[in-house]
Amino acid sequence: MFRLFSSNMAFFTHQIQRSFSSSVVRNVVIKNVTIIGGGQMGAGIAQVAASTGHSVTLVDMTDDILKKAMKGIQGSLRRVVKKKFSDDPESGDDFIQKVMQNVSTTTNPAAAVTTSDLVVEAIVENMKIKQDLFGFLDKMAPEHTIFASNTSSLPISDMASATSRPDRCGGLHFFNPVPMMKLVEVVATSSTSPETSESLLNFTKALGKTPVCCKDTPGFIVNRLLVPYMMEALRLHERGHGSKEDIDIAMKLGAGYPMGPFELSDYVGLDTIKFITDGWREKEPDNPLFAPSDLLNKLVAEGKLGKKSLEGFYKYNK
Ligand SMILES: CCCCCCC[C@H](O)CC(=O)SCCNC(=O)CCNC(=O)[C@H](O)C(C)(C)COP(=O)([O-])OP(=O)([O-])OC[C@H]1O[C@@H](n2cnc3c(N)ncnc32)[C@H](O)[C@@H]1OP(=O)([O-])[O-]
Ligand SMILES: NC(=O)c1ccc[n+]([C@@H]2O[C@H](COP(=O)([O-])OP(=O)(O)OC[C@H]3O[C@@H](n4cnc5c(N)ncnc54)[C@H](O)[C@@H]3O)[C@@H](O)[C@H]2O)c1
Repeated sequence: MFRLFSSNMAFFTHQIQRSFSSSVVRNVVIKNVTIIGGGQMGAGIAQVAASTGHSVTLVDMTDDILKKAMKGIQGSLRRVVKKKFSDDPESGDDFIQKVMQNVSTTTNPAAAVTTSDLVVEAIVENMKIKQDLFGFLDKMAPEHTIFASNTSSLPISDMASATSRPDRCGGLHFFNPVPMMKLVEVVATSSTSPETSESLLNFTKALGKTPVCCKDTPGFIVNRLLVPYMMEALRLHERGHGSKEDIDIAMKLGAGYPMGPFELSDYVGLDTIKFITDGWREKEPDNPLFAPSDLLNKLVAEGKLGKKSLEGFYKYNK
């Protein structure tokens, strides 16, 4: 999966760095950020980090995916500058150019982490794949590098256990769309050091976000409350007690949510929702909150994953 062929050089560089570094790692000022996964979340995190002056390396499996991610970042930046520089479009163009210059891309994660202060993973919601990634990168990254996961639902401590640096692992849970959503949940496990938590809190503030501190419990704060609500909306519809359109309208106009649960499900990605609920059901098989939804399973099996595949509960134009 990874390009191991060029990792020897990276590993060698890393060993030299390691032999010179202090064994006690203090508060890390984060400047160089590596983001693994250039999907909707990784691209959004890269955009916000680059917009706030960080040097960002975005990693994914193919150049095509990375090209698409860069195009997405540029499109989103255009929306941002339209508002921010409404009176001065030229400065807006300059801003976009500067931000884009702060982002480089690669399909080689080993090389990407050798100068990184922070690695944020935003790959598929699968523990084994995330553990393999963290275990592999642990051998390549400098000693001071902090590893963070953007997972929606998986224990950070299980990912940290795949590394030799559990004190320098934590959660940075961003919300979709990252450029618009102000919150970041900063997750500390029982092994996360106070210095790591402080570095992560300072980083989220440097991004212009508002952090909240969370324990490493299922769903942290937001998803612990959001997932049961979203699944109950699905079941309400499956029982024939409301059309998806009516449920969406009801929650927007009656509860003040910006999107109804079906619109939000399509926005998040139905595969991600299935990964989350399947995982939680495995851990708590008798909890009715996580009971499976036939409709969700059917749509995912058909490759209807929501907005990203142009069809989910609703259809979308390109
Ligand atoms: C069952 C399990 C489920 C659990 C799932 C968990 C998932 C996960 O772990 C947690 C989450 O993220 S949970 C999910 C959490 N997320 C939510 O809950 C999201 C809920 N939805 C919302 O908050 C709003 O619908 C949006 C902000 C998305 C769009 O706003 P709107 O008013 O409906 O539509 P608008 O008029 O088009 O846009 C308004 C302004 O926003 C701007 N803009 C938009 N996207 C942009 C981008 N990518 N870039 C830049 N800019 C962007 C746009 O340009 C415009 O600017 P203007 O200058 O004002 O014209
Ligand atoms: N979608 C959301 O609303 C949302 C919100 C918050 C958190 N999250 C979490 O963020 C993570 C990513 O979600 P997403 O919606 O961006 O997914 P996505 O499917 O849009 O993107 C995932 C990207 O990771 C890449 N990838 C997969 N395995 C990889 C590997 N081993 N190395 C490099 N790249 C790899 C894929 O090619 C893809 O581009 C998941 O853990 C998810 O639970 C999602």
